[in-house]
Amino acid sequence: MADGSRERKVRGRKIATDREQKERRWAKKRLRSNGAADASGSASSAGSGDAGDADGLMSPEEAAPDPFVRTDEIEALSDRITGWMAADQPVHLIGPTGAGKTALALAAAADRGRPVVWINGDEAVDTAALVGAHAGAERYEEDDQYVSGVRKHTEIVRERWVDNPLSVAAREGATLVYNEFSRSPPAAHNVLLSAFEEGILERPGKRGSERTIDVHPEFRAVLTSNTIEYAGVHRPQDALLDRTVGVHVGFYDEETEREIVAAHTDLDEERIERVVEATRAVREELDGDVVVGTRAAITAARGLVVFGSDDADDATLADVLADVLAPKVAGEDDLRGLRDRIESAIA
Ligand SMILES: Nc1ncnc2c1ncn2[C@@H]1O[C@H](COP(=O)(O)OP(=O)(O)OP(=O)(O)O)[C@@H](O)[C@H]1O
Repeated sequence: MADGSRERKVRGRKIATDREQKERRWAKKRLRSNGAADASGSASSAGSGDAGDADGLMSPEEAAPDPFVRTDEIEALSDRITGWMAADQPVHLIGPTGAGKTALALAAAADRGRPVVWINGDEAVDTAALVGAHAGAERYEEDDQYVSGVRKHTEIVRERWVDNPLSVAAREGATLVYNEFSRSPPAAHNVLLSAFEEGILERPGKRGSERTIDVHPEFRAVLTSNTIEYAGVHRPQDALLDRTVGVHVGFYDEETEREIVAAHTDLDEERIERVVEATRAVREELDGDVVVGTRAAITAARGLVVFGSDDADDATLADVLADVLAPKVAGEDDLRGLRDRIESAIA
């Protein structure tokens, strides 16, 4: 097994080992959750009624994926995304599972140098999950001294409102990264329409002048969706698609996939070349019956670190790739068929 503390280099840059990367990600998350706790604490003690406003706001450094490989192909895509954001257009990244949409969206968002807010699409996401909701009652006391010797003591109870990611991003001029947005029911996204087009965000649940937010001029959004899900269960409303530009992300070229795998594992160059070549051959052979993303290549490489002999023979490689792709097939017969197709692809 490879030495986890060894220094590796990609395109001349030292990259961290898997363990170092994990530790850095963990530290970033800790920082974020501590920051959110502090922010909500100070907001409520100030009695703003908007406790938890800063929840979910990440600095560009925190949001930037680590590691993030930038080959010419990735730079070109990234430039398109940041270019459209500069033109004040919400961007919709569409592509197959494990192709690199999330990493690209976060990197482009971080490149803007503005705070980033993240939300994951889900069946349970509704308008409140995007804009915010009342979260119980808040009680505080006021003491006023009107004239010398006359005091008035008032106990005030009011509903506590918590802004959710879209409101936070719209108010702070952050970049909203809405991952797998097409997993959420389309009706939840009606609030995005006027936020994108008219610069006004409605917060149903709030009353009076607080019902709407004037969207910060630096607010931007990057939405990602999976090619299959996008065409499937929750087809987003045309009105929303009409307000975005689409950037299709396919699987990267071989050199890019090699560099990505190298950035995530401690495998030597020769076996990285072999695992990427095999993954690409299997991808072609399976032709969409089972989606084989760059994530599969990374996982297979991690498998080879543990199970592989020095030269990564075909049988071990086939075993590893079969395990990596096995969760995507249903029964014994499918699994046998998968294994046969993997073997013939990498032979
Ligand atoms: N440019 C890159 N540099 C380093 N790692 C990358 C890069 N692009 C993708 N990856 C890695 O490849 C894997 C898949 O990428 P990612 O999660 O972004 O794909 P995705 O298309 O969003 O997948 P899904 O549809 O499953 O969410 C992840 O482990 C990610 O860290």
